[in-house]
Amino acid sequence: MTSKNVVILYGSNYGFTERYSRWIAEDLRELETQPTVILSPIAEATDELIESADVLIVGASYLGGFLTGAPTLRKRREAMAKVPHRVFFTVCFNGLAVYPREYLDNRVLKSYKEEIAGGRPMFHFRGGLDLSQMTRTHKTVLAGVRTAYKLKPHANEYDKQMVESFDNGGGDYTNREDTKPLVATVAEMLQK
Ligand SMILES: Cc1cc2nc3c(=O)[nH]c(=O)nc-3n(C[C@H](O)[C@H](O)[C@H](O)COP(=O)(O)O)c2cc1C
Repeated sequence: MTSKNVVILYGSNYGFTERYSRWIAEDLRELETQPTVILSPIAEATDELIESADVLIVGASYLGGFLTGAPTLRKRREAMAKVPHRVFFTVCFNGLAVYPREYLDNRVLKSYKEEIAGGRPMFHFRGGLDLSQMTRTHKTVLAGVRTAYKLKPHANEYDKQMVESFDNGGGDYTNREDTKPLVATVAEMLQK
């Protein structure tokens, strides 16, 4: 049996989504079907690379309503449409701990359009903050968010985690275990 190709494209500013992509790649390479797994930042993806995939996985971090790299990847819709299996994931500070699944699913649908993402499996993971790497603009935005959360009369656990992470130079809520359902979904696709 010839091995199938999985292409993982990621949009990541500070490495959290890239880390999830690497974890997923490692687990997929361990599967009995032994797929060839290629990782690439969205910015470096070509139509040829996308079209070579039996399964395309697109991961992107969520920053204030937008998915990292989505405008770039949207231009490759025709190539994406040729891939039989497509899977999407997002990474953000709050993840499903705070956002309803439907909300994050909709961010994906809006970003890549219904024809590409509609009815496709979607997963949502928690990331973190790393202030040592962060651009001045991003820090300024988050400083505003931090102040707003700090002033909230009933801050929840996740609001507090955000404030703490900001004040401590960072915080990491990534969890490799959370990728297992995605890996299982792709494993099934590779059997077909
Ligand atoms: C400017 C900015 C805005 C953000 N907005 C949100 C947000 O609205 N909701 C959220 O849960 N996380 C938000 N985050 C947190 C990121 O989603 C989180 O840092 C993520 O792990 C980044 O992943 P990446 O390094 O792969 O880009 C924001 C981060 C930055 C820097």
